[in-house]
Amino acid sequence: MSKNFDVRLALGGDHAGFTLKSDVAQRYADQVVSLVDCGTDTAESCDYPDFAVAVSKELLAGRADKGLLICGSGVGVSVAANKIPGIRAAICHDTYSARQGVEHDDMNVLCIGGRIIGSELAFEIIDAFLNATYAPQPRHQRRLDKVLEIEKKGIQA
Ligand SMILES: O=C(CO)[C@H](O)[C@H](O)[C@H](O)COP(=O)(O)O
Repeated sequence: MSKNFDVRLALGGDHAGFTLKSDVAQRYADQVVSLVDCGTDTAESCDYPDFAVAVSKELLAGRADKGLLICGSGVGVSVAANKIPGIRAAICHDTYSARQGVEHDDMNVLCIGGRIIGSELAFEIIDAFLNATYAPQPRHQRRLDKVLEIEKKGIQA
């Protein structure tokens, strides 16, 4: 069966993202090449960094192409995921950012706030993210190279 999106997706989030994550898992299970749900599996209070790490590990191990993280606002998971080398995560609550973040910045993890937007808008944003590919102009690659250099060397005050 042909898939709507040629993407292996890793999905995760905390209790505040649980309802939206469940909707997303149901919607995309048959639309992507593979979907790994890294939890949480209940609405019981838990800690967003655990799921940022779990989703990021799927990408870094080469088992997933893109990641999707959902917490209350999207802030916690994006802060945590961006601490992990190789991960470029951003909160997008509009389709333009979700597409351009991949095309210009090679964003590989989309972060959404389950307390901020409803499932229908989330689906449109996720569609834009999954459809986008990084096909950089030289200026975008130059900027990304600078980002990767910061990641590699760190910054001293
Ligand atoms: O959304 C968040 C921060 O803006 C966090 O990632 C958590 O989802 C949020 O803090 C959870 O809040 P709670 O009061 O513990 O339910």
